[in-house]
Amino acid sequence: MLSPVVGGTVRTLACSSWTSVLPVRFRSASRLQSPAEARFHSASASEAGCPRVLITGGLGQLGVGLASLLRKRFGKDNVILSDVKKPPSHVFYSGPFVYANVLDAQNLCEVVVNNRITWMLHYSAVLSAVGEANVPLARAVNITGLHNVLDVAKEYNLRLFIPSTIGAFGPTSPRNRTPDLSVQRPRTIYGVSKVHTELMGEYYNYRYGLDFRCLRYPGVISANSQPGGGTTDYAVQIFHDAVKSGKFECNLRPSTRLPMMYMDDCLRATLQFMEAPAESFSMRTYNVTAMSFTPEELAQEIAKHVPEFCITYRVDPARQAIADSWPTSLDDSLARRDWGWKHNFDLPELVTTMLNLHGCDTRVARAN
Ligand SMILES: NC(=O)c1ccc[n+]([C@@H]2O[C@H](COP(=O)([O-])OP(=O)(O)OC[C@H]3O[C@@H](n4cnc5c(N)ncnc54)[C@H](O)[C@@H]3O)[C@@H](O)[C@H]2O)c1
Ligand SMILES: C[C@@H](O)[C@H](N)C(=O)O
Repeated sequence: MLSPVVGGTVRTLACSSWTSVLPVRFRSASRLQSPAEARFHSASASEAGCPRVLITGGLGQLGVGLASLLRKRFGKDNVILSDVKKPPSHVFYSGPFVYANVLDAQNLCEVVVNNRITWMLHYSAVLSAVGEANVPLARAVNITGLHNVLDVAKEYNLRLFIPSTIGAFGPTSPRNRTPDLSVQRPRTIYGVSKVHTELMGEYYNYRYGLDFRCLRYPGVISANSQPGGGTTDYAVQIFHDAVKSGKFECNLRPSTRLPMMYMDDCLRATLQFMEAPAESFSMRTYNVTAMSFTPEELAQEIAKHVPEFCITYRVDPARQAIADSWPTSLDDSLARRDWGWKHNFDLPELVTTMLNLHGCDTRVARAN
């Protein structure tokens, strides 16, 4: 799914034009802070009371669910959803929504100032499969957009969360229980842009005290929202098709093992991490995960509920090559140790929940 973002009418800020769109006080060269000053700056950044939250790219697979969780926690009016797409009615009427294009720094500044934003959760991105099909778009949104977001967050002293991904690892990373710190040489523009995100965010934290926080998500599985063009999309689509037609054609090989997580766990991890005291962190970018499975194993679990379910395979070489370069499982023990991360959904709970949410009156559900 492509977004209408890099057409001729949308401004893409080159580095040289960045300062010209900012208020004059932005333009002075920033003084180098010592790490001690940076830590002080970071501590003073957390304001007392409820945060005022901006979610960029909020109409994708994850943003609407995230807004809903954060609104329950902080109040409807304190969480502003944004995107470059037009929101559907149920989203528009569920809470504040604004247009925000991460390629337009001036627009981002206005949204942050006008809404007194204190936390930004930056979800705009072009995912792995779409990124390989349109490298200039992915480079613009994932790298130029990131630079704008970082500078606005630094200027307005925001707490900044940006998700990274298993795609930030590559074929030379350890593939089994990949640790937080290991070789990262991804072979997709998506992965390259996410390694850049991790490093730039950590650098801004060290250099300027920006309260940057980052989780490497695995493939995320949701019932109420469609994925945006990634390699793990099959694990969402399979549930729709199993319930609708009882069959599914998978674009990855049956034995392709990837780390995955149910949406509720993913969003809960994000909120928990955002609220955790920075003092509990031993780093700023953590792996988080819940389970790992192959299409074959997922299909077997679905068949326990939908006995007539039939999976066939027509491999998409582009997606398969990406999947083959990613970890089969993640080691997230440091997230569990440092700030108490714990997942709730393993494969059986995921499948029961997804099928029930799709309105499937499954055998297991009936038995219970
Ligand atoms: N969904 C997953 O399985 C998964 C896994 C790991 C990491 N992540 C990360 O989580 C974040 C959200 O993922 P998602 O699945 O919701 O993505 P998505 O592709 O579904 O949504 C991305 C959103 O970004 C918006 N966007 C594109 N260009 C924009 C621009 N110039 N300005 C503002 N918005 C723009 C799109 O309109 C879209 O609504 C991304 O950073 C992604 O890398 C997602
Ligand atoms: C894994 C994640 O980053 C995304 N779902 C993708 O496949 O591109």
